[in-house]
Formats: sequence, C-alpha cells, structure tokens
Amino acid sequence: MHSPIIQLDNLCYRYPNTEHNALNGINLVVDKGSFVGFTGPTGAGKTTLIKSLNGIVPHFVGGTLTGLVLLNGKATTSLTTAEIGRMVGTVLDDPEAQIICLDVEQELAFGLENYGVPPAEMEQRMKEALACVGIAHLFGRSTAALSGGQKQRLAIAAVLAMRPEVLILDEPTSELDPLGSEEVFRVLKQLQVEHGMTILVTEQKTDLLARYCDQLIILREGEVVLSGTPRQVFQHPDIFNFGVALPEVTELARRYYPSAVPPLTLEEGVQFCRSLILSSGGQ
Ligand SMILES: Nc1ncnc2c1ncn2[C@@H]1O[C@H](COP(=O)(O)OP(=O)(O)OP(=O)(O)O)[C@@H](O)[C@H]1O
Repeated sequence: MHSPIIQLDNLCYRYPNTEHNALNGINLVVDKGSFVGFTGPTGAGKTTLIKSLNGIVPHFVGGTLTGLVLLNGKATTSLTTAEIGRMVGTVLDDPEAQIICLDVEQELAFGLENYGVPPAEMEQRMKEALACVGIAHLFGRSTAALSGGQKQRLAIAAVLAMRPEVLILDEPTSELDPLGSEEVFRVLKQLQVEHGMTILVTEQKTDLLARYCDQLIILREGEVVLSGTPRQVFQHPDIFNFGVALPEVTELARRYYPSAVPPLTLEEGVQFCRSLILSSGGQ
C-alpha cells in the first residue's frame, strides 16, 4: 500500500528581492520508502526544492512561499526547523564543507550531542551508521585522510546517526569519479531496500538515476516538466526539449532507432544491439 511521506501542493516560492518564482506550482507525492531522483538544467530549482523540504526555505532564507509542503501530513511552515530536522536529514553537495571535525568519531558525535542523545546510545548509533554505509573500519580515523567517496559516505553516516525518516542529498556525486559515484548510489539503494528509508536525490548523472530511482522528476524553470519511472521519462517524446543529458546508451538508441523501446542500462544496450543484429540477419 502506498503511504505518502511528502506532499507538495501547488508549491510556489520566490527568494527575497527577486522578481521571479524559483519554484512555480509544484505538485508532488513521495511515498514512504521510495527512491526519487530530481534532475534538470542549471537554475531549474532543484536545490531550492530540497531547501523547501528541509525547511531552509522559508525558515532561514525568508522569501514568499505559497501552497503547501507537507511532511507526514504536517505543513513545514507550522513546524520548527528542529522538528523538520528530526524527520529530514540533508547531505550537501560538498562533503568537504559538511565535514567539520578532525576525526570520524567526533564528526558523528557532533550532531548527536546537539540533540542530547545519551552517551551510551551515541556509540551504538555511530557504529550502526558507519556500518550502514560500509565504513565501520574508519571509526576513529582522521577525516583529512579519507578519500572523496569515504568522505561522502561519512557525511551520509553523520546524517543517518540522527535517524531521519527521509534522506535528501544534493548532487552527492558531483566531486566523485564513476566508481565513487556508483558506490554512493549503491549505499543509498541499500538504505532504501534494507532500512526502508525514503531517499530523495538531485543528480546530473542520469545513468545513475535510470538504474537506481523508482521515480524520476525533471525540473525546468521552477516547474515539474516530466515525472514518472525512469523508463517513462526517458521514453517520453519530449525528453530532448528539457536540457537533460540522457544515459548514453539511451540517447544513442533514441536518436538512431526512435520508434524502438530504448535501453536504459549497459546490459539492456547489449541486448538491444544483439536483437538489432539478429533482426538484420546477422549471427
Ligand atoms: N539565495 C538566492 N537568492 C535569490 N535567488 C536564488 C537564490 N538561490 C537560487 N536562486 C535562484 O533560484 C533559481 C533556482 O536555483 P536553484 O539553485 O534552486 O537551481 P538548481 O536547479 O539547483 O541549479 P544548479 O543545478 O545550478 O545547482 C535560479 O534562478 C537561481 O538564480
């Protein structure tokens, strides 16, 4: 059964001292335990949308918000940022900026101390969070010695230790190479599947979104222009109009075989080529 954890109802938002809405009439339902990806060209409103979900907009930034952002049925404008923070954990796009302590243990303890979690429970939560993202062996290490992928995992673990229901990540792979990017998405999928977390992620690497998301949303100029499963979105006749790069294998198939059902992954691409060869009489 579907149970919505986030609902946006005709959300419009304008930053202070600006003349245009950064978000314009956004309607969205996110089910508990789903994995939702957001993409779109620069300035489309992806970060602003995330900020409206974790309360930075409008609580810290001000501006004019109309419509509704509901978390578990409650409007964010009626909740304090601390109440929102207990439901929604956010990982910024730059782990270097998010990691502020000298070692891994301190980094994890920081948020928990601020929340007044008792010391005995803190250690258990810290170890659990590190294990969740596969870096239990880094407990006590210096944060300066971590690789980019490890830093991103630590940033996720620090948020997980707070046990939010929803995890939101803004371009979590922007500083990572393809292997590190895959690593982060694999961890996110595991959090969704094994821990039932709701995951929302903004990302430009559409091949990752195609493979990992249940729902994909394309934003442009503050509006949702396409929404559906990755397959529905990448097969949509208008997909080339929105300034979004398709997964390479999908783009090739769509450009050269526009009437065929396009592949989304490399494995599907191989299958696609095989069937083309067979249908042209090859071996
Ligand atoms: N603090 C701010 N004050 C005023 N306008 C802002 C502010 N932050 C963003 N904007 C504007 O809001 C719009 C949406 O920006 P936003 O950063 O949400 O887009 P984005 O899709 O995340 O872009 P990018 O991919 O470049 O990060 C843009 O027109 C941007 O210039």
